[in-house]
Amino acid sequence: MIKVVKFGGSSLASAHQFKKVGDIIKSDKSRRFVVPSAPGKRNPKDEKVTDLLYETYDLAAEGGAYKKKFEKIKARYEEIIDGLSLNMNLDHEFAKIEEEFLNKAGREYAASRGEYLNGLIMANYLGVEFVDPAEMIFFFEDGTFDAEATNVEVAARLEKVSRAVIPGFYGSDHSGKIRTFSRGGSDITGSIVARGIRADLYENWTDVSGFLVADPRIIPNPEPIESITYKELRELAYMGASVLHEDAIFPVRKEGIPINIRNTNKPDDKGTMIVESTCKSSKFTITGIAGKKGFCAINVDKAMMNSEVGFCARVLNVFAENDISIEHMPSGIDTMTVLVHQSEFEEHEQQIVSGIHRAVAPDTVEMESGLALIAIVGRGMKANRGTAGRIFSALAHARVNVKMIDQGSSELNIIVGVKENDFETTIKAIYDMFVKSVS
Ligand SMILES: Nc1ncnc2c1ncn2[C@@H]1O[C@H](COP(=O)(O)OP(=O)(O)O)[C@@H](O)[C@H]1O
Ligand SMILES: N[C@@H](CC(=O)OP(=O)(O)O)C(=O)O
Repeated sequence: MIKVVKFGGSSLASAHQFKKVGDIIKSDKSRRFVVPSAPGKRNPKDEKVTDLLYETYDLAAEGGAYKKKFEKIKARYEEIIDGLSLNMNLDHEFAKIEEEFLNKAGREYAASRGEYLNGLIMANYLGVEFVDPAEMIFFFEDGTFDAEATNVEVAARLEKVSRAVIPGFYGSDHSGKIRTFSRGGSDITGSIVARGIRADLYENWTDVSGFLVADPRIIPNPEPIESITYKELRELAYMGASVLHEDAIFPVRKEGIPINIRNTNKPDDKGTMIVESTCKSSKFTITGIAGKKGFCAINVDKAMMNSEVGFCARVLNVFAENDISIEHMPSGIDTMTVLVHQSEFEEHEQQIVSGIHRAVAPDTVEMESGLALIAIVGRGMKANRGTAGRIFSALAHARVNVKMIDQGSSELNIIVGVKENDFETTIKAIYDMFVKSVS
């Protein structure tokens, strides 16, 4: 049995947390490959080391006063080293990092040092080999991940290694430059290592006892999810359930390796199993709810648009030409709506409106900003009739005005669009209807 264990920033925020992690690793010999994140928040008001690194680098690269922030980062690591009574010193590493910052080595290099330094400490603490992911996790020059070259290299590099610490979040491109995944990307590193060594299990340790039906910051003490499929998880993670990066399932899915989400602060809790498929039905009709704010709807109206061949394609092409990705596209006979991320869209809005006019000569183009999208996800929805009706009824009861509803043909998820100030009320109403009222 071989397990890959990834510990998130919340599990490694202090020496106290490191000790818990050490105990977890030592309590099971099969936990052979350890993927640490950078130190996270010690309390809700604290700063993540990754954020401090980005800020410090930006200051240093602009010629600003960066030293104070740099010292803050150093102090975070010194606190951990001293608290664990380790015989090690990172002065040399920090001198090199400072030099690289001043040489403008790049924001990705800067951010990666959080995991790199934590990896050095973890390897020293556990007395195992440190393997730098820059040697085996590869990116293309455009920053996208090179999955196949990585898999070959990870398998070869780790083949004869019995135990190792491999920092999360980064790798290098083929010219040797350090590159990172998007935020939360240490989850992806854990999955890559699990695939490469063909692990039996990928344990992802965080500060909650698994995936919960809804975000605990919105619903107090939500029900835990015992098992969830890769597909359900991807929908929820993409829509804001931040407990696991939405791309973390791809590497393990290739080998059918399950992921177990566990709580470093409650190591005896079983957590959530994320699997390819399961014959276990979920406890409720829905498996989970997640949502995001910050969307904008662009409504394009034209009488008889349904009889114009290629109408939608021409509208979508305008978004593509402006490099804007589309989230959803509900439509009617004379109207189509395109939902986009407001932050990406804002800068291009006028080019897009004029582009749509040129492309399809619409009667009107209108916009509505400040929207939230909420995904209700569950493999059980297929077998239960009337789920959409129950959602409508719950929201009508809570006096929420539904702006749009979109059900994928897989019947795995239903997306509801509401005004941002109805976001929390919507999640609570759906949770109460499908979970609270039946548990
Ligand atoms: N559905 C959910 N289930 C569990 N946690 C969730 C959910 N949605 C959001 N979260 C949040 O995700 C956090 C864990 O993710 P993250 O902060 O990235 O942890 P880590 O630092 O361990 O990587 C939890 O503390 C919780 O606030
Ligand atoms: N440290 C990086 C990568 C990461 O995955 O962190 P965490 O495991 O704390 O979410 C970040 O903050 O984005």
